[in-house]
Amino acid sequence: MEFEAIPGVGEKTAAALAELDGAERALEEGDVATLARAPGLSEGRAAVVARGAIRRRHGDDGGFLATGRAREVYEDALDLLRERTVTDYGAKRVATFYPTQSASRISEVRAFVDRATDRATDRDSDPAVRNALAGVEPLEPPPTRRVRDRCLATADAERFAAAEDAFPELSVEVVEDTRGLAELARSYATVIALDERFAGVDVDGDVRIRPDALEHPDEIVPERVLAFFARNRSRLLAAAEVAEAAGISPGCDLDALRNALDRVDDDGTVVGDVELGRLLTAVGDLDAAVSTAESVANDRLRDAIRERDVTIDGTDFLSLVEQGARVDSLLDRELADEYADAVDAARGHLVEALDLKPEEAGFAERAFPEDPAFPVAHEESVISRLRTELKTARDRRAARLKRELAADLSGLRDPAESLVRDALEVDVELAVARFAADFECTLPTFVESDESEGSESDADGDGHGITIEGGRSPLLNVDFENVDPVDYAVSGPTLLSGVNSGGKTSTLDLAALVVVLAQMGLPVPADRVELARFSELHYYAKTQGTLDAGAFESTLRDFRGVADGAENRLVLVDELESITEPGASAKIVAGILEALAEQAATAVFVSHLAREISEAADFDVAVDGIEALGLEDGELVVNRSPVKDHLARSTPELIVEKLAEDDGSGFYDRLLRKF
Ligand SMILES: Nc1ncnc2c1ncn2[C@@H]1O[C@H](COP(=O)(O)OP(=O)(O)OP(=O)(O)O)[C@@H](O)[C@H]1O
Repeated sequence: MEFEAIPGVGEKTAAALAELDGAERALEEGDVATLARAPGLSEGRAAVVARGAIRRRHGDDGGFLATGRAREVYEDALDLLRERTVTDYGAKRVATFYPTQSASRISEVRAFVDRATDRATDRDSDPAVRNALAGVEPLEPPPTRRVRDRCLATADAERFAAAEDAFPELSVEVVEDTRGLAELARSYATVIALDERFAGVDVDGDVRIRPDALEHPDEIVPERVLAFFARNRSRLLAAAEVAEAAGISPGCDLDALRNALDRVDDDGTVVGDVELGRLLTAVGDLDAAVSTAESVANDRLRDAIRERDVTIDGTDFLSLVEQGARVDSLLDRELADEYADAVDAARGHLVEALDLKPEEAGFAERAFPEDPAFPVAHEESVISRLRTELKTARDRRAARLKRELAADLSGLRDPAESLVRDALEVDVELAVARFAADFECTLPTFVESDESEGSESDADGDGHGITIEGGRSPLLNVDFENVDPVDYAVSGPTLLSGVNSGGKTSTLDLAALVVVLAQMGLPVPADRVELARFSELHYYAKTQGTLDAGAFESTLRDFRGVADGAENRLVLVDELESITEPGASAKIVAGILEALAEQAATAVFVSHLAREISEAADFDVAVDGIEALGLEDGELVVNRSPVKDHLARSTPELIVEKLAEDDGSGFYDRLLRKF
């Protein structure tokens, strides 16, 4: 794959992706966690790259979020989703949803949302799924550990390089001939020859000819697959639990997976085999068992001697003294039975303590010979042979078990990867479903001239605009249950007037959030939304106070782009008049609105100068208004839904009106008439 063809991927990132196993799959699936494993790629960059790959697939040139404030609203939308994920992966993965004009991308995400909401219908299982999800993380490759009892051998330089790459765990040796192979066989327990030409050579030791070694890495280094499962055990068990709790079909036999995982411990050793356990213990306990066996024999013999009166005739005694004859002969003659008992006890102890098999018991026999001696001592050469025998049996058994278990696990590797990926996907699905449920969302309808999926044809051909019914923003500074539903429909350039704190900015925020979510393909927090598929969102927040000349100039430059750009833009602007003095502002806003009207853009300009602006404009600007229904105990009572074609009274007007009602002097009536 040509990584550099992905928008946002330069030479360095492309090189990092080339080093990553499974980069293409990860790009295809938006698997941010895997992408973030590419050297030097942060998680944030990984999400950007994944988005780039999606954009490329959908022929989307990006740039929907045209301003800083629009990007902030997108980040807020992502936060609402991130807060609802359980896994780190889920939190990163949601960043692959982004707003776009691409109908195919929007449909793709809407299909995902349909799946997500269908699956989440049975929300009773939700807590169990969430608990299990807490233990799921993307699978990790285990650290490479050297395996020293095995080596690869080849006479071919190219094969040598390929083997070094494929088997970082093993030494790869160059051998010229059979003699070289024989030498290696003396240094390694197993030699794996990669060249066909060695087939049939007669060499002592465990030499295997495997020209196919590179295609069967798990057979050559079973430790690798065991280490993989050992490293990822808890993640796999958690993913299996998610699959069961969420009722998704796992693609592999979960009991077989659990059984296989039970057979390997955390450092990749095979456990649960009785015979291997016996051999491991026997090797470990051998010295201690020999020493105890000696004590057992000597204690017995000592007791026997202590209890016996030994009569020794004069000749014997003389012989003992004069010739230095050993006491063994006396033992033999006087305590033969006791000696035999003591030695038997020693042998018995050894067999029992080490749980020796009948075929190994001969060593115990020979370790404590018949010849009487005191103290009884073991035959070191026999014990040493026993040690070698037990170690060889242990290593052979361990190697066989490793191979067998690795063969079982090898087949489970791909299903295990999918099991975890599916579990992580459940996290994203549930986050989206929970977001939709928490904010009582619905999927919006796109109105456009061409009929496509999820869209309705626009009857009057006037495709731009947005209609929100019962919209409730989750981003307000009030609890969601206290948010008043807002109805607002707008198309073409419009001024939004209204009392202070009436909810004008919140209406722009709601419109921006609804459009961003809708064009991400996600459900929106409203009873019903109909909108055009906008090409770009330009959202300008209120500037704090009058700008100096330089800043004013650069803001006007920004609006040059807003007033003349892609078709079917949505432009939201909050109190642009605050950039300069009111008279000049009204003229500037009027001019911008005229340009937008010529391009059939949808625009909402919040302004306290709606009257002045519409007077300055050369066309009939629509003016909507957020109305105060009155003052109640000094507090404004507001209808949060803007009234169409209505210039709302300002807060000062309302206060003057109230004073005029309370005061009969006529002064306030005079002021009121000025409005
Ligand atoms: N739909 C709503 N439901 C409940 N409370 C709301 C709603 N809309 C706005 N509010 C409350 O009103 C406050 C003021 O809203 P907002 O800042 O949008 O008003 P504004 O008209 O833009 O004010 P200003 O003229 O001062 O800029 C918000 O901080 C919020 O607490």
